[in-house]
Amino acid sequence: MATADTSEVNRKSEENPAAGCSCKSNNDVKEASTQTDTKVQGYGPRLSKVNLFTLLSLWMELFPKNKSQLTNGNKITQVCRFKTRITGLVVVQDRNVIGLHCSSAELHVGQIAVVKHGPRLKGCDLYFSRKPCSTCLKMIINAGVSRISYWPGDPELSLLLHAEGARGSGADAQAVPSCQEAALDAVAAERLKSNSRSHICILLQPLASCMQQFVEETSRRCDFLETVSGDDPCADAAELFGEQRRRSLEKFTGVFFVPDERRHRDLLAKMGLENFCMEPYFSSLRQHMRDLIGVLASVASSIPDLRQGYGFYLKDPAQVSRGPSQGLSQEIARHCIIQAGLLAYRTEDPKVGVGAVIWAEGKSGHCDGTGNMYLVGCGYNAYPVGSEYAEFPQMDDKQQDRRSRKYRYIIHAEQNALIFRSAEIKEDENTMLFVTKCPCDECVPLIRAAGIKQIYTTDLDSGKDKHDISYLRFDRLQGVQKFIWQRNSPAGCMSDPVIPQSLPNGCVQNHERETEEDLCCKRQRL
Ligand SMILES: O=c1ccn([C@H]2C[C@H](O)[C@@H](COP(=O)(O)OP(=O)(O)OP(=O)(O)O)O2)c(=O)[nH]1
Repeated sequence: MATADTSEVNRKSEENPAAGCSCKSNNDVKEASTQTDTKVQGYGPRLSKVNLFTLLSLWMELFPKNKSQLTNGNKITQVCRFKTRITGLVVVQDRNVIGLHCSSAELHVGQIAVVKHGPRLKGCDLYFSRKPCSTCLKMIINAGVSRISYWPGDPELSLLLHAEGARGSGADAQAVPSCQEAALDAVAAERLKSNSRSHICILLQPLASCMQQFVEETSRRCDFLETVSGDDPCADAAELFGEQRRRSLEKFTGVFFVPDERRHRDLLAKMGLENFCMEPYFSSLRQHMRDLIGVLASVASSIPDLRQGYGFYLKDPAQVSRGPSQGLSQEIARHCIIQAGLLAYRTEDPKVGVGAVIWAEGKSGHCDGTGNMYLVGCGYNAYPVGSEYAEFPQMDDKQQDRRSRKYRYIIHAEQNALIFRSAEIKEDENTMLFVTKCPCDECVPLIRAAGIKQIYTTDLDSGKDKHDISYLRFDRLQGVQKFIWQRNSPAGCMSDPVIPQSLPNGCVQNHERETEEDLCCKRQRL
């Protein structure tokens, strides 16, 4: 669809979030209308699917990279002949996420999608964290994708960086040809877009005014931060969260936002988004971008980074010898649990959102920016698909009448991740579940039977029995390695944690996924 349609769609979506999705079914209308409703008292607002997928694409752009993928110190790869920004991608089929990817040292993320999904891309919706270059666009259009949405910042083939280089002192010999290439690519991408049957557009939906505050408050009170306060009553979890959020916000704004309005307008015009350059569309677009970046910062801050001395460590260190030889690096484990944290904001539970993501380590196929890891499935706790609002009981265990309680109706996050998984769980691979709440007694046997080898979670609820839902079996679960978010030293020695290279199994290894942050942290400690 042509760009003119895109701005029209976006304008409509500001009036009615359903319009931006070009969705017609009742389900779609129901979903879109809950985007901005706070519903009844006690309910929080939900993220729309469109915003969730957009946020996941941004987050995937930040998937921890190994050293060879961090050239030039600014997360720019040398994919093809020209400087390219790492890009995140979410592949959605029938409204379910079937792929989470990011550019690798060798391939653009659009190319990775073609390699990984091939003909399965037909009819899919793709959410990119940057406008894909023409090399990728021509292939994914030809694959017959239904919709391509991208974040309206600097595109994959960076127009900002090249412009900067060209204006600079000439230190970068590649800058001028790259600048011309980037401009040519933008023109080609536009031509492809206007002749494409795929709908290529910006799918940002305005957040409810209370959404930012809701995400901030619930993130601050999550199980992960409660563990910190539980360990040390003097620890100020709110302050820790505030500090983490400030840092995340600064970092994400630097990566995803274009602070200079003139340059942002210029960039939008080059990407064929002239309609967004006009007021009031330009200001509201920037506000939506800022709001979503704020949500991402809050969710990411709900799991403090390793500097705080916490990470995912084996509950029972004796399990090291009984499971897959190594746990993931702390950075990747944290990244995946934050993916689950984002999914939790699609919950239909009036009180508690839970998100779950299942990843596997494949035996081959290292072309993705996620290394050999591939997505198996993801989910959040919700009532059966297609159920109408308030069709099922919603009360919790404090309600005397047990018939009014929600527990027999809500499908748990892990259950949905298994039900809607897009890949099989293979016996000979390490399949890992990341879930934001301790698995309950209903889920524990499912997880084990499904062949999950490792669980990354919090055990704050472990041992609780609320009658309609209990958490007694998790502790007894055998045959699955349990990596619990906890202080890295059992002795509580936070002043000297073995942070940057520590693996969740408690081993210390010189693993290759050491990043800038790790190195910086290490330097600070020397
Ligand atoms: O493994 C699990 C466990 C629970 N849930 C979801 C199901 C339900 O939607 C919610 C129940 O959470 P909780 O046990 O906290 O019950 P509550 O009654 O909502 O909260 P409270 O702790 O105040 O009793 O969490 C999952 O998705 N996966």
